[in-house]
Amino acid sequence: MTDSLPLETSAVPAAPALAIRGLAKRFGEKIAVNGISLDVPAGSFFGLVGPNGAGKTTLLSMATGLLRPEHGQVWVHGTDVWAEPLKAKRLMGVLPDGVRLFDRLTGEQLVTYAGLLRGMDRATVAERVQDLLEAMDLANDAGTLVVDYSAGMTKKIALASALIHAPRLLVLDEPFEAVDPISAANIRDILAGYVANGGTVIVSSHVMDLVQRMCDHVAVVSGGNLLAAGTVDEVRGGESLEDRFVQLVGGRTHSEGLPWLRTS
Ligand SMILES: Nc1ncnc2c1ncn2[C@@H]1O[C@H](COP(=O)(O)OP(=O)(O)OP(=O)(O)O)[C@@H](O)[C@H]1O
Repeated sequence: MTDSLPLETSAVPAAPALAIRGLAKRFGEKIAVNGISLDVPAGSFFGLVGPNGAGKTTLLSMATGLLRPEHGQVWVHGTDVWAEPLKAKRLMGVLPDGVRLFDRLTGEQLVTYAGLLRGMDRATVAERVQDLLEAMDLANDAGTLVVDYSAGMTKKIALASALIHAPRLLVLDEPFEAVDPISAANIRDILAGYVANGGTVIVSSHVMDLVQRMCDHVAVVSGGNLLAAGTVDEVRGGESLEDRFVQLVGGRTHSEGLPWLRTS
């Protein structure tokens, strides 16, 4: 008989919801993402912030299997996104920035289609579609073509499509852009409930106040580099996230503005 070692399963750390190692991408001469490594803990509400052109969309596109990285690897709950894309994508719901939707479908058809594409049965899809349309305040516009939706309505129907299969990780690029405050509050409630029940959310945003209130973790990127990452309290270090962001990123202009724009 051999001695067996006690299995210390509790000591094995859970895989992060998203593990990024050395992701890099250039567009011509432009380095959009310069070798970023980052862990998004499972069960976190994670904000990704950075100025315009920082590389947020490029990073999230590579992390979710939409854009092939030049270098680096990414795992979703331990599954390599680029080696096992189907398995990884089953775990994720993605709201990409600026990707065309099938906008000749009605809102209801689009979300239904997203559910059926995920292999869900029709009865469950039908039930969840109604729940999602209600939650997004789109029930009255269910029969309208998505091409005729406003920017905010389009954002909401795309978010509903990302949620229908109840993924373990949600990656949302600018989910609140163009969304009215009531819908934004409803969406925040849905996301907070999702995190409270064990899901993980990553949101990119320019709205520091929103990230400070809503997220428990944050990463700051600028010029394709990761400048800071950790809990929101660690990163802001006693200041507001907005002040800390401006310190980290720099770039505030102290000029008198545009002299030619004065009207008096
Ligand atoms: N398809 C592309 N072709 C050429 N350059 C690109 C392309 N996509 C992004 N870039 C460049 O890569 C850099 C990072 O862009 P990205 O869209 O990732 O930034 P972002 O942080 O999401 O910006 P924003 O907050 O303005 O949406 C920018 O300089 C941008 O011009």
